[in-house]
Amino acid sequence: MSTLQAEHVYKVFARRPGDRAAAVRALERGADRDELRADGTTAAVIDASFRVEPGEIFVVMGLSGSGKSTLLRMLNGLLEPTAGRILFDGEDLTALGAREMRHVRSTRISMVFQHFALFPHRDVLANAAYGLEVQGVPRAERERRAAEALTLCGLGGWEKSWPDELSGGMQQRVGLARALATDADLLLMDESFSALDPLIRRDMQDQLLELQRTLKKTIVFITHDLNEAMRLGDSIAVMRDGRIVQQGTAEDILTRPADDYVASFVQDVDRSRVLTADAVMDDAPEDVPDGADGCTCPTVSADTPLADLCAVSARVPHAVNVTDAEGAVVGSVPQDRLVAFIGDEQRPPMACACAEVAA
Ligand SMILES: Nc1ncnc2c1ncn2[C@@H]1O[C@H](COP(=O)(O)OP(=O)(O)OP(=O)(O)O)[C@@H](O)[C@H]1O
Repeated sequence: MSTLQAEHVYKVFARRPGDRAAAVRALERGADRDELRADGTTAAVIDASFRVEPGEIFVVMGLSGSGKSTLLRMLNGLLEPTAGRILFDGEDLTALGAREMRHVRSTRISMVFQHFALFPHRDVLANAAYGLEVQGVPRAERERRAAEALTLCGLGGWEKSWPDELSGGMQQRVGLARALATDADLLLMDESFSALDPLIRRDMQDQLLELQRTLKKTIVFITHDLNEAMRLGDSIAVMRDGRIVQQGTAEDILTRPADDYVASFVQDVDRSRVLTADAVMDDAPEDVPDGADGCTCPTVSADTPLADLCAVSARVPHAVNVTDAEGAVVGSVPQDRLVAFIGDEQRPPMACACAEVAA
């Protein structure tokens, strides 16, 4: 169970070291990427700060060139920040020497890449055991742990197959098994599902969420796909031109975009699939019938997506109750609130003469 923290991290690419330090000072004063580019300097990551708690999936989302890969390469020590610190369980990774960093990388950090990176001439078991082999774990033990990881990833029985006998989705499961076999606490996933067909990709996302419920790794997941970010991320950082422009839950980003850029990004997201009852419910009001009144209407849980909540709401003649695991009512969702939320909750209610006619 590990915590990862970035504190005011910058990465500047420039020919001369003096130019990098000067660029950081200019960025601290508010300069942007374009101003520096004129001098042949690239500010790939600008003032990134965040904290990833144990068991959390932290998604870094942004378009091509926004700085995601550079940030990830600093998290695993392949690139040194120009300024700022990266702390892993309180230890400053940026202060480690090359040998110590290699040790941390091979024992405590696992990477899952976009293009599976499997060895074609090793069978599935040997591929899954590769990280342990690098660590020098004896053969019998690494094969046992690799087989366990393959089973976790739904590949029990495929140990003796060759990578080219597997579909893309299965190959990526081997990549995931290889990362899990090492028992590393921190999993860095770089566009790991981007090369997969949409349905397989969704399967892999489900599998990752399922595994995470029990394994509780600390995961940083890079993607350019907003829907993937929303499905996977406990917390999402949206990057633009090297900066994190917003950081929050899927709900924060959908309902309170930090600026016009984020707002335009999220406008096509299917809110009914991303937002859950938790986002719209009122605290349990007293006038909604519940079990104590003999009400047998269906209820939902706080994590029910709004799309499913709509289906329930259509069948219930009053607000839908939201219950916890013990069945206690923790809130309720009136139908008009639900409809407004799925549409656009920012719009004010309409004034219409028919209300006066009815009165
Ligand atoms: N070694 C390097 N030298 C100079 N500039 C670099 C280097 N690596 C990255 N950059 C620049 O830094 C910026 C951020 O690149 P980065 O690859 O981190 O973005 P990204 O969001 O991961 O994009 P993609 O999704 O296309 O990989 C880009 O302008 C890129 O050209």
